[in-house]
Amino acid sequence: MSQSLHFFTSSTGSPSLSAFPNHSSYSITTLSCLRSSNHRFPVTLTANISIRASSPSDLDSPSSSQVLDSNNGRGGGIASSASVEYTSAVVSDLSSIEVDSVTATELKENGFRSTRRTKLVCTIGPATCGFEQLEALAVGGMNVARINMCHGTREWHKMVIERVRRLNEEKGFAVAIMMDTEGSEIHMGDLGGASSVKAEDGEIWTFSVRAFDSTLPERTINVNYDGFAEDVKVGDELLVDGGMVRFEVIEKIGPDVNCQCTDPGLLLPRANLTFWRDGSLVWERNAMLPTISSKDWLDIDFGIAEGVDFISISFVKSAEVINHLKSYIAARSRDSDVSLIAKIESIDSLKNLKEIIQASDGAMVARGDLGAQIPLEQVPSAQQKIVQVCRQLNKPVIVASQLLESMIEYPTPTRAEVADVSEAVRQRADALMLSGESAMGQFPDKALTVLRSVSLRIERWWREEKRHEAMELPAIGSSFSDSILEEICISAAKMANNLEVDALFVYTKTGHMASLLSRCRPDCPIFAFTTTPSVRRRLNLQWGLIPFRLSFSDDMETNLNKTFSLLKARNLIKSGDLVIAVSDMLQSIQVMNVP
Ligand SMILES: Nc1ncnc2c1ncn2[C@@H]1O[C@H](COP(=O)(O)OP(=O)(O)OP(=O)(O)O)[C@@H](O)[C@H]1O
Ligand SMILES: CC(=O)C(=O)O
Ligand SMILES: [K+]
Ligand SMILES: [Mg+2]
Repeated sequence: MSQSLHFFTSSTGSPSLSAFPNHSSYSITTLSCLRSSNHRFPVTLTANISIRASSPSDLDSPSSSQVLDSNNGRGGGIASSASVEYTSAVVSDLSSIEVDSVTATELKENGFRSTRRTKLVCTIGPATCGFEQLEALAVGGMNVARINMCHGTREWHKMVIERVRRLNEEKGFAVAIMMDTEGSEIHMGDLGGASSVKAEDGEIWTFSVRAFDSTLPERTINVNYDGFAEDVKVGDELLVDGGMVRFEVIEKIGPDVNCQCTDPGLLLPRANLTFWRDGSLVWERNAMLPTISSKDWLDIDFGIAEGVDFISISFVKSAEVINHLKSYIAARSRDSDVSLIAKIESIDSLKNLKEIIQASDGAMVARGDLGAQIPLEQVPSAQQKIVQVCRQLNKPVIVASQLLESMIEYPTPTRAEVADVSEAVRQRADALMLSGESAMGQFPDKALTVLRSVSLRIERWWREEKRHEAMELPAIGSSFSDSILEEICISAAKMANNLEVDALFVYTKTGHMASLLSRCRPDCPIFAFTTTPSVRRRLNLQWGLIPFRLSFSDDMETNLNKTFSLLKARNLIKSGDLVIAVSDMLQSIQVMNVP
């Protein structure tokens, strides 16, 4: 038995309701919103809401759905039970839907409600570049692996990319790869190979633009910016890594600048340098540095050739840089679908925030450098603003740097760090990022566990308290059909909350419709079905999405039946679960119980 509700509206007509027994309280905001939209086209919209009370008779058997899925050639193995079987190879007749085994286990063991919504990015470095170490991070919930082009060699980066790819292929994960450009900020050299050097109070250190052919003289630091000695003045304050160590400039001798340490601390290789005069950052000359340096262009070529999923651009100053890079990527590789993440870490990026985010595919609150460019006490409000703008413009946002800094050395976080992570989760950022904690810290897996458990706890608290925040989600699409998709997603998410459904299903080829649902931050998880592995990986950065790879047709009835049978065969859903389904092929919202 199937009960359907059809709405018909046109540029003049009002919606008509044909049948909706027993569910008169359903929220039907789609239609009223559509009616108030500016109709530029003579549109006839059919919104189809159907509620199925029992199973349809034509449900696919697992074998017939496998036939439907003949283009699946990948070997992503799905664990058939909760324990260690994620290492097992493909269960061939079940392989026509791909979801990572850790998520599958989580769904089976803990149910839909308790899946983690906040995504986790781990910076890969010497502490985590081994295959087993990468696998441990994936098992621990890493959604995106980040490689930072400031550090390591090209060969090293290539090796990490290959290992992550192998992990995905052999173990069924969909870990995305993000490459972070070096950018052309002023930074120190690599300390002649030392992993760190201590600067003590009162010591005199030389910062020099000279190229040293052999070993660095003692207490000498190489600086990458040729204009450095000209730009600084005696009396300036020199901040390493935004103030982790401080020096005062006491004399300039040609290319050498002698400085006295005023705040001791550890100098790390290639640490960022800023200089301050009369209490404010000297940044005019620094601003002349190109956002994308010649090395960055080579790295970007490398990233495109390696097929990375995201490129994050350091020290973005304007939307033009992003647009320029987008056209470069399009010209270079027609079918490249790399997404560009703008790192907000400079005064200019804050000034041009909206345009930059609008031009990009996502943003990162890069608090490390941001905190060296604006007073530290302004960083929290900047973070909140960036997260909010990203949400409104429907771009994923990552909160990064020093989330669990103390865990580089210690196995437990400070209370303050836990509070900071909680705040980012409470702001409903898409993703949290580990930097040194996972790249070179002593407890990368423990740090990831802290992010995971704090995320889960805060998300649950939010739902228990029913904190549906009233964030304005302005219309963002440029065409009327975009507006329809947005309104369908807003309505579907609202219905999902009101009806307390178990999951939202979205069938999306490009991933766009999934992101629109994620933007609404609904209470239930969003199962995002997409046809290509690269879209599936990129969806892994977005809040609340559980990306599945599945081939599907334009016929929603067939898609749903196929999905139900495949998911049921894996015990990922069960009869009676209530789901709401939308797709970017059909302007409809369907509400149904799994048969
Ligand atoms: N590939 C690598 N090889 C060696 N050390 C690394 C590597 N990646 C990161 N690290 C270490 O981890 C630390 C934190 O990493 P992170 O990516 O945050 O770098 P960062 O130097 O602070 O630059 P950014 O501002 O781009 O984040 C670095 O300072 C470095 O010591
Ligand atoms: C991540 C980064 O680049 C920063 O925090 O500065
Ligand atoms: K970087
Ligand atoms: Mg930075």
